[in-house]
Amino acid sequence: MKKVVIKIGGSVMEDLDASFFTECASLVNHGWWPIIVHGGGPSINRIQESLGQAPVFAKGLRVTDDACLETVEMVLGGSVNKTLVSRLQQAGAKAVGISGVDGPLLEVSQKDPELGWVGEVEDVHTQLLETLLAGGWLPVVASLGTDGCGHRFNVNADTAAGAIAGALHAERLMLVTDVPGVLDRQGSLLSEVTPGRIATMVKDKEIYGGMIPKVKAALTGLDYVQEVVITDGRQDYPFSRIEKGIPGGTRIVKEEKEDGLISNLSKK
Ligand SMILES: Nc1ncnc2c1ncn2[C@@H]1O[C@H](COP(=O)(O)OP(=O)(O)O)[C@@H](O)[C@H]1O
Ligand SMILES: CC(=O)N[C@@H](CCC(=O)OP(=O)(O)O)C(=O)O
Repeated sequence: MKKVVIKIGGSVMEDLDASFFTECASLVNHGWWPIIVHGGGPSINRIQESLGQAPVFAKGLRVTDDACLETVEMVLGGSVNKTLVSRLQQAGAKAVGISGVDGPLLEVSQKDPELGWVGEVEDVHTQLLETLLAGGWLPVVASLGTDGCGHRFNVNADTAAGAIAGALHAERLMLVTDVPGVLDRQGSLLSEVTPGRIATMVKDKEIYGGMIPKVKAALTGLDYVQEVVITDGRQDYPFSRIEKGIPGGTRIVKEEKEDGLISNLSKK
């Protein structure tokens, strides 16, 4: 069985219709083991605001003090995780919700004291995921981590998904979001981007905000994952479109592949 890590962004979560979850659930019948990793930034903002906590971000990451960590755990590990698990169960999957703290799956260290309880992934222990997959379960992972000394951390969900996909040597990492993929300044979809193009686009601020951790996660995964795709979860059937080779989303490809394989092929 091939492994596909599917990261569901908070931006698009509430707009995904039942067919998205039916497709996730049916991947097992087509030789794929799906592993869902999810964020939930907008839901955390909403609950923080309702509790009188102002969401604060630095370098694109949520500044996470004690009170904020409690909210993040409650939202990501609680309502968001359970909503996704039950939607997948309704679609026929044997979904089970965990967080990176369980196992522990995600071993982290503090990224930067100024960010508080924000974790940087140090290690991914895949045993729990492998056990669940072998038992026919569909794991749904909330992006939390632990340092193994009793401290729990908030982890960016794109980063968590990239690290998990890399550690599992997954065939595919799909970052599902609210845009068709990486767009250029004119708003046109780029069907492929290389690390070099990404670096230029970030420098020129053509890639900004929430797309930055996504492309970084894609680049992290690229050494171990065969294919990384950023795609819109609201399009019809994002998985089967890609499976059938129908262009959908943006593929992140290594420079060598583009310079070597693709140009060689185009010469034939
Ligand atoms: N070059 C780009 N192409 C597409 N989207 C981009 C680009 N640069 C920045 N973005 C922004 O990134 C957003 C997706 O990131 P984010 O809101 O964090 O989503 P998610 O919750 O799915 O992780 C898009 O909605 C868009 O506003
Ligand atoms: C450290 C950090 O910023 N963590 C993120 C975790 C959730 C996330 O990444 O959600 P999206 O996928 O919806 O962006 C946060 O607190 O918003």
